[in-house]
Amino acid sequence: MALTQADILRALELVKLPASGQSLSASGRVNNILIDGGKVIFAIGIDATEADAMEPVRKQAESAVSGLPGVTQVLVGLTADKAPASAAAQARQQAHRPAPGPGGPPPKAAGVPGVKQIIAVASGKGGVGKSTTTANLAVALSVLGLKVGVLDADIYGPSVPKIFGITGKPKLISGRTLAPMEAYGLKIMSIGFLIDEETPMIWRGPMVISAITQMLREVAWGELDVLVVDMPPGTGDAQLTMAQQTPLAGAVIVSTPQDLALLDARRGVAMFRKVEVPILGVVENMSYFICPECGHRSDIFAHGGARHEAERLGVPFLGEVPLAMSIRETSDGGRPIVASDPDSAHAKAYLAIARQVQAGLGGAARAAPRIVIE
Ligand SMILES: Nc1ncnc2c1ncn2[C@@H]1O[C@H](COP(=O)(O)OP(=O)(O)OP(=O)(O)O)[C@@H](O)[C@H]1O
Repeated sequence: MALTQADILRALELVKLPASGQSLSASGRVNNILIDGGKVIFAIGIDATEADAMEPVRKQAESAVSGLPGVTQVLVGLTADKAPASAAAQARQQAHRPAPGPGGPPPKAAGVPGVKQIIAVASGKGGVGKSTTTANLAVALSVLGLKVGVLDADIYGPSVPKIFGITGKPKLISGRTLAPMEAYGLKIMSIGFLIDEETPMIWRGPMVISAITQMLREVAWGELDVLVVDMPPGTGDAQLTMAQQTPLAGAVIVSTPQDLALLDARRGVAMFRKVEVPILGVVENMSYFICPECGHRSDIFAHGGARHEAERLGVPFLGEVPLAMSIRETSDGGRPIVASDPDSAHAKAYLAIARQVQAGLGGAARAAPRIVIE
């Protein structure tokens, strides 16, 4: 017989909340139960300060539902519905975020232990070079001396493993904890490792909430100065939820110079503002064309549009990257240009962008001082 939501809630009666002893089903915290054949996905609503205390509850909920006949896979995410209660936590957030808009501050996600700052690289639409920018920005931040991780959360086309030339799957270290993959000194994890290629697109939106929680909390990231998240393109519900569920210190918006892309970039800025994530700036990708034969430069898309748009929106302009064969070839060939040709003009463009991002993040993303013994 097909599984129903009532079956799931019955199984969750056995899971008790640590503070009150109340059953999870009776607590009203179980949300968004999705059942797809034998796959079950749902979220447990928590206060952002409860993330650690509720982790055992999440695990118990997963094993309780796994035990039901017909269940083949269970994904349970903790989602923070309320801002942290402590005055200190609130004061910390106020110091780093713009003033809340009407209706009070939106919910905040809990931080990831060991990871100092998480930044999103986003675009209002697909195909503008967001993943290429993510990869090169991440390598550039590491060249600047930071410990960097990359989390590929692009549910619609996870391309980070390909850009870094990664094959294989991450290894399970213990329990549910995965070891991140590594390339060019970066720790790397992709949603492509967690979601089957056959998973229908319509399921990816809801699944992403659990998957992002899993990738943030069940990957042994170790100590990182910055974790760069390659977001799914667009500004729909999945993107908004992800921006809200990830404890982001800031967002970088990638756009091409065409008017339509800029309109989408504007929507991207608006989306992050809505969830009170500071905009670190806008990158203009495929800004102008460099002929690989003669080196001649052509402004085929009326270059400069993103700079004007950034000024109009009152956000920093981080820099421009040309449409160049060498960027495409290195990116598609698993060797991002900042790593494979660090002295090239294009690598320097990414390094300049990375310096601005680092400056925008402030003190927490500073590299550890280099000790020189003379
Ligand atoms: N500056 C550039 N010059 C030349 N080619 C580029 C540049 N930036 C990206 N590309 C190429 O454009 C294609 C799309 O880039 P990428 O995958 O980074 O975009 P994306 O915005 O992440 O796409 P999607 O939304 O589909 O995930 C790739 O083949 C990539 O190599």
